[in-house]
Amino acid sequence: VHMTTNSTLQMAEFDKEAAKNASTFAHDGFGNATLKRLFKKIVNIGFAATNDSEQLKAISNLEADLTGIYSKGKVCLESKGCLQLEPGLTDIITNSRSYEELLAVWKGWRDASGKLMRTKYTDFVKAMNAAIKFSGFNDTGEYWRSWYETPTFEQDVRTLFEELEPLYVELHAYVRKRLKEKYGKDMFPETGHIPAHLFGNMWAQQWSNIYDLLVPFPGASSVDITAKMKEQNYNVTHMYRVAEDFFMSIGMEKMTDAFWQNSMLVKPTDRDVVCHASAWDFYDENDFRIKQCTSVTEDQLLTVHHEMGHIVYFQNYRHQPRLFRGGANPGFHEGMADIVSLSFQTPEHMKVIGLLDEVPQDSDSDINFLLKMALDKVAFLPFGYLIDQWRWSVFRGDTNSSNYNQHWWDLRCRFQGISSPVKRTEEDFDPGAKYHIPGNTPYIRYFVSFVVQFQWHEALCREAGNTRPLHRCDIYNNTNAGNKLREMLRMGSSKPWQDAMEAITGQRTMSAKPLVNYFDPLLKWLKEQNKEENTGWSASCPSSIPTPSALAAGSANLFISITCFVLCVFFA
Ligand SMILES: CC(=O)N[C@@H](CC(=O)O)C(=O)NC[C@H](CC1(C(=O)N[C@@H](Cc2ccc(O)cc2)C(=O)O)CCCC1)C(=O)O
Ligand SMILES: [Zn+2]
Repeated sequence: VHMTTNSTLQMAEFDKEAAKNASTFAHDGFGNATLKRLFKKIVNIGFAATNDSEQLKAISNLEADLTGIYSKGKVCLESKGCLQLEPGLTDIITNSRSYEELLAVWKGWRDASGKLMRTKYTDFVKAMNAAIKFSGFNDTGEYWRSWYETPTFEQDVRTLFEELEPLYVELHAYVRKRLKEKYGKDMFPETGHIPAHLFGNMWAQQWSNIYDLLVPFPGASSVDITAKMKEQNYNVTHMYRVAEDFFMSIGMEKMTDAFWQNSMLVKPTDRDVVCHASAWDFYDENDFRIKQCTSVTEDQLLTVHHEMGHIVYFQNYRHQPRLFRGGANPGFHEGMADIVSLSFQTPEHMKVIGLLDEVPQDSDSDINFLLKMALDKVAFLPFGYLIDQWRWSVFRGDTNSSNYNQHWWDLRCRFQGISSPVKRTEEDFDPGAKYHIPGNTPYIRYFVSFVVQFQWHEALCREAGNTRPLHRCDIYNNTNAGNKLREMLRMGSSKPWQDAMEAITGQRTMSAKPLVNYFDPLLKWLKEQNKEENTGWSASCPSSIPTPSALAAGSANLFISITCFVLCVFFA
């Protein structure tokens, strides 16, 4: 089934329709709080409020152009021919341990994607800001933040980030030390930043692909799920059955027949599709779909659980009126998508599903496991935080086409402590190399998700009567935990997210504490490891890109050998 991307135009028409039929629900005698909420959602339908469908068409066309550039981008390498982002470039970034090869792919992708988007993106921002004015918002960023219904939202996420930064700084220092051992310390700037192309991920947003370079205790056990999956002849369908089994084990419904009929679970061979995984609700209480170019790896198995987590949320609020069929806020939808992975990845659960022979109990294996989790969940935090810091400042007009890239790297250097391995100018447009910018998908939802999923995990594990450390808790087969989760899911967006949070945790605020508690044993170990390190980095980017001596030496030797060759031949 070929699904068009959820273009702004389509969604806007959808929302207009929904607003009309929402009034039918209003007569069903909702309490006036709910009624008020319903009418607020009718008003707050974003771009759809503009009556100028030309404007909407322009926005939709620009979005299609930008995602078109992204999905057609390719890099040609003399060694491997021309490759697209998935699977070719991603495989190299994941598996190569050659500084130069990684650099060629990292720079090549940015030249083939973001660099070609700069002008269109400027028009895109202008068009969105013009349309959003009809809804009474000053700019698109203000509209996007309105979904969190919290006047102090920007400050709240800043405070959460600052509470989590010390943990990130320790992880960064340890990873920097190990990468210096691997690539040689003269490849690293004096400022303490880590070159952005060495993390096993095109955007340095999650680092678990270079776990093999970072293993704390190589002698102790670490699980290599991908190998085990291949060994056990996992196929794509089985991956979806395994995920469905997890959700059903905590009391959720099975996937509908329409799901199995209409989903696109593997990359089609006959046409180009946007391979970026996604989950779709067709709001008919039955037709739910996943679109994913699924391959048999651990990373993909986690993504399967993520996309199915969205589907389970769709299923649990399908009885709500259309305008309440959404996450309590977008971060809750992402938190629900990820929550199961905190149980699924534990050695305990790996043994239950036969992907691990025995559960290690020694503390070294525990540190190995916690480090691997931190390479996804802690490494991500500054990245999840900074994407919309950049975008909100663009929508506000504080950042424009004269300093798009400058501000992007200011944020990357300041918050992630990473720097570009090659010179960057305003000819480049590196934000465009990340899907969510041309795809126009807001991103702070993932930062919120990574905070709230640990709050929920802690609460659900307590509900399940878990006695193990939080990072070894597995809620599989526990319907008490499932019932508590479902209580929140069924609300959809019919109540403020604070009510939904209270339904699971008893609290009404976001808190970084459960995430910090989860990684506490690792933090102690990291501090020990970093005793001799200057942790942290300078707030601004390195002024010069280190020409690694190895590379410099290489070119010097080359120069000498050519000179000698010429002289020898000449005088021979
Ligand atoms: C119709 C529609 O748009 N539906 C929405 C869902 C909804 O709103 O109902 C949807 O399907 N969005 C797609 C998006 C895909 C992915 C993604 O973009 N992930 C982020 C960040 C991240 C990274 C690690 C992680 O563990 C969790 C998140 C990235 O890759 O940078 C890629 C694979 C994982 C999730 C998604 O599922 O969130
Ligand atoms: Zn998601």
